[in-house]
Amino acid sequence: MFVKVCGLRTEGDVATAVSAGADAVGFVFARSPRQVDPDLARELVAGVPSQVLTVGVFAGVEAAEAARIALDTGIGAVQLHGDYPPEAFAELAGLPVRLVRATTLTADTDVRTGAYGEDLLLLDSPVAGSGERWDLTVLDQARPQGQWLLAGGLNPGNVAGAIAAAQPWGVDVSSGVESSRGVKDHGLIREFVAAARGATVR
Ligand SMILES: O=C(O)c1ccccc1N[C@@H]1O[C@H](COP(=O)(O)O)[C@@H](O)[C@H]1O
Repeated sequence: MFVKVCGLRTEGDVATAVSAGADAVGFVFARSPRQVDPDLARELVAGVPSQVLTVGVFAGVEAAEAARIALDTGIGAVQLHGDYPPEAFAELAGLPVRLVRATTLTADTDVRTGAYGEDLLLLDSPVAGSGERWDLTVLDQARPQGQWLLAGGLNPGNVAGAIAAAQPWGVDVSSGVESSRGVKDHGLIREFVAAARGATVR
């Protein structure tokens, strides 16, 4: 089970997620209480071991701007969050960054990972980063294929059940490991990673 912990803003957040065993850590460049600027992101990314994927989260900016920030900060993956068309991903093809297509699951969603040229598909709740869960039974109609992450309202107490229900390749969390909006709780980060790792995968 691949585990991403998102919305990190301090060296302590990063050190905790890495020592807990996270596979990926996320830095939010989109407008959010978790937003980091490129200078802070560059410092935080420098402290992440190479085996842990660093992900920049973008929404509402041109793909080219996201790519510029990723290259400037040393981030390893660009997560385009929202209704980015295939052309946005095509624009970033060939850059030394992995691509994450983050979207809400609707009847029109192409649930094949790689359909837009991305490396990872991320299925999230309609309001990104809100901590709201979404109806996982929708997955009965549209079963994602390939490497995909489940996000949206996960926390240490519900992640094992969500994994059992949705059978994702990985999980992603932000709100569920916070003591208040935008402030990470290090104990919850550790609990989340342990719970996700201990979950049953078919
Ligand atoms: O975290 C944010 O503030 C955010 C803002 C804009 C786009 C995406 C954002 N976060 C993503 O939301 C999920 C986590 O959701 P939750 O808080 O656990 O419900 C994750 O994919 C983040 O990258």
